[in-house]
Amino acid sequence: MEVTSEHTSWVCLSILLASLFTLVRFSLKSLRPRNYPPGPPALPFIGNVHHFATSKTFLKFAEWRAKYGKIIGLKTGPGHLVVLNSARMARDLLDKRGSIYSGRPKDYIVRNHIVFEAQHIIFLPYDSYLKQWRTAVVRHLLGPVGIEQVSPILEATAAHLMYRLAVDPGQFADNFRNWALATPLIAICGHRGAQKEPELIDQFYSNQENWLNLLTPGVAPPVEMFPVLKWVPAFLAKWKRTARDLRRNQRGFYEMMLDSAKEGRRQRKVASQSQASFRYESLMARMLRTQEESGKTEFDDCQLAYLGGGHLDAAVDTTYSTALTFVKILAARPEIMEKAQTEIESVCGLDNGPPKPQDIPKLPYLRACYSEILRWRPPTPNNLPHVLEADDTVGGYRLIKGTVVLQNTWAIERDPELYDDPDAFDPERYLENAYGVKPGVEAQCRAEGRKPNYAFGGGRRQCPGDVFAVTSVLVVAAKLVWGFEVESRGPLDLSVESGFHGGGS
Ligand code: HEM
Repeated sequence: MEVTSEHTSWVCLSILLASLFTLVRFSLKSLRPRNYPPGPPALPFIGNVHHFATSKTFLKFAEWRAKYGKIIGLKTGPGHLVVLNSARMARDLLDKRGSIYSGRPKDYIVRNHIVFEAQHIIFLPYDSYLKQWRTAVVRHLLGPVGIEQVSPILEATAAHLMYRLAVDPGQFADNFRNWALATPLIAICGHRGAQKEPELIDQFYSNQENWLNLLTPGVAPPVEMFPVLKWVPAFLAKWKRTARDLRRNQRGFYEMMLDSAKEGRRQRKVASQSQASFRYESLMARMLRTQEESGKTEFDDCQLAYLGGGHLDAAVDTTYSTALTFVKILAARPEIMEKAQTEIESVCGLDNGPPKPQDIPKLPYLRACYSEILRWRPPTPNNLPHVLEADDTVGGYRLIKGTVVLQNTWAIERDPELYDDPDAFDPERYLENAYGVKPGVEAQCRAEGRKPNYAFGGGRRQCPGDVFAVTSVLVVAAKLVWGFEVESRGPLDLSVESGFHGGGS
């Protein structure tokens, strides 16, 4: 067949029209739809993405609350993003309509470059597998029985941290980092390396950093918005090489956890009856034993490895951030340190040895400090994203299936109608009432079903590790206050912009 210049022109014209059509369609999709919650104007193609060019988006979202209200609608290119800036909105959508607000974004980089076919718990859709693992983990580790069994481990790692702080107080941040990893690592798989193997600690935290950079909007490559980036070859796209290395390292770490659990299981089998009941049985070892005993494989090796690894990922940075804020506050506010010391001395005495996990319920002031830390500096101020799985209507606004929903914990915990001087760190507010709110609004909060704290998210994806977290952080705080004077050598940066580990920093 002869190719004439007329043919060539038609082909070129068709390509041009198709490209134009795609561009116009993409550009229209990036604009705000009708009946969408109020929000800042969106630009063609990118929507509101230019507003995310900061790692602390929650501050921007909180600022917009005054202008746009309790629910804000944003565009991420063609995607929809809705921010809930009030507790009532969070309760009405995430809690009450949990059956449709509990999905997770299908992140392209996670699915196609990091996790592949494996099931990382944080990114799982809301389905029967999610319910299955949540039930198993609550039964074996994060429910009341598991917490009681893991208590000696929480105490032992806290005691080890105190020893490290006594030996090397200058390295307090590193010592806290190691503790934040060691505690859940032993609880989840029985591996004790995080107390003595620096390479293991570095490997874990470097995985976390790469993971965060590939996921945080504004920092991650915008492949969802510009799908053409998916086809850029790896040698030109650094993110692809980072993702490949992360996948290998992360998988290796999770498999190491599984091997450790299997080894723990093997050692328990060969130990005598009395030795076996004395040894701590980790979450993964317990799950392996239950499967062996029942003869039913509920989770295969890959699922088990990612289940353990996913829990570790969820536990470490959040706990570290909380503990670090605790130390900073004790150093910055000697009167708080003094009050906590007086309370501990009156409850535990000075001659009975350091406080233990069972003393925690008797320390209301220290527990009030913990609640205030989570309110004042929530480790994940935007929560983790939930995805709406069916079209919905909220207060006359239309939200379509696939909308990503963020709970702005930062704004919720700073609601000026509820909190006196919301930016001040004031643990006493939690001694007044369980919500930490002004005296006049407590009854209203109770009637509305407000939660004492929003730092653990909401609905059916709410953090299952809250009791583990409170116990492990408070055992450390109690021992620290009992045994040390926490003082700062120089001025402390407590600002949210640069002095806050968390919130994407
Ligand atoms: C102070 C410490 C902690 C804070 C502030 C925290 C906060 C959170 C938040 C905000 C979420 C997302 C909830 C949502 O999507 O609505 C979450 C999820 C999760 N957290 Fe925590 N967390 C902490 C400690 C822990 C610990 C110690 C563990 C386990 C030992 C843990 C395990 C998990 C898991 C497995 C998820 C995923 C739940 C799901 O996707 O269904 N967390 N956490």
